[in-house]
Amino acid sequence: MSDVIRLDHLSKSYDRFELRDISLSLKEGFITGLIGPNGAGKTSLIKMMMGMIYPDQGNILMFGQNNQLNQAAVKERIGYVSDENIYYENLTVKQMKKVMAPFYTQWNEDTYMKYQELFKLPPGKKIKDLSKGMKIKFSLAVALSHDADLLIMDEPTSGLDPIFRREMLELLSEHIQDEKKSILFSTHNTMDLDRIADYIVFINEGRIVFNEMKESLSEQYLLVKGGKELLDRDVRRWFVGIRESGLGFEGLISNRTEGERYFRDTAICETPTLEEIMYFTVKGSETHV
Ligand SMILES: Nc1ncnc2c1ncn2[C@@H]1O[C@H](COP(=O)(O)OP(=O)(O)OP(=O)(O)O)[C@@H](O)[C@H]1O
Repeated sequence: MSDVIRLDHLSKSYDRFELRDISLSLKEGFITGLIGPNGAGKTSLIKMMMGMIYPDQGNILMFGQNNQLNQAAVKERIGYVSDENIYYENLTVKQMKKVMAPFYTQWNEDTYMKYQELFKLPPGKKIKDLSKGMKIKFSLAVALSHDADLLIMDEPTSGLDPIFRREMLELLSEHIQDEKKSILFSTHNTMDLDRIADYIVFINEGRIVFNEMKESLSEQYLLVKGGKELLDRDVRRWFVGIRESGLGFEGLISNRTEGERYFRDTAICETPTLEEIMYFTVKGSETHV
């Protein structure tokens, strides 16, 4: 199985932020969710993959090709969905589609028309007059109409109502059925990932915390709830993050087997949700600085 995306030791510095030594590879045929708190670096990373910003160091291979040297060929195979405006505001939906279609050799007008109808896109409306959700739908219709091998989406579900959000997730699941298509999408909504993601990449403060199969996270992490008397200095060190309240505590351990062995008889041991893994990891990194 080949890598659709391969990042090797990427770094990028801004005044007050740094993406540090990011190495990552995504296999063909899967849905990967990119999660992390506000300002973690998700959009910066996505823009680097898209060739919209340049890394200070490191290599980016998309479909095995350097994304700068082979920009046109690479972009043709990617469907990009973002809530940033990448279209001409004063054109109508129909005009904008006409501008975009010739860029793609695999453009399929019938497919586009199918999505235009399904998403109830108003062809005569100007881009600037579309709601946030409509813009996302338009981006998605375009992305799905040129037979893209990889969909890269930056928070695609954030402006969508719950009904369409669910429909969109189903559509994405269908899209990768042929096992040749892949999807990477960033989101703050971990429920979206619980529904459809195969892999989760978690990024915090510009670093990758993990890139794991969703299923294996529940084998790896343990949520422990118990009385504070269980926490001495050594025991605290095992926790990725702890929240204390009154007499009790709740904390995340990254070695499930060890955690269960120690806390089995004295505390409640549960499988954490993705949201809990995120919460305690971020909380832990704040208290360890
Ligand atoms: N052009 C820039 N110049 C300076 N700082 C920047 C620039 N672009 C991004 N940053 C900073 O880099 C950090 C990461 O931003 P980024 O948008 O990649 O995060 P994010 O994980 O997508 O956040 P969110 O979930 O809030 O969208 C932020 O602190 C942001 O202010």
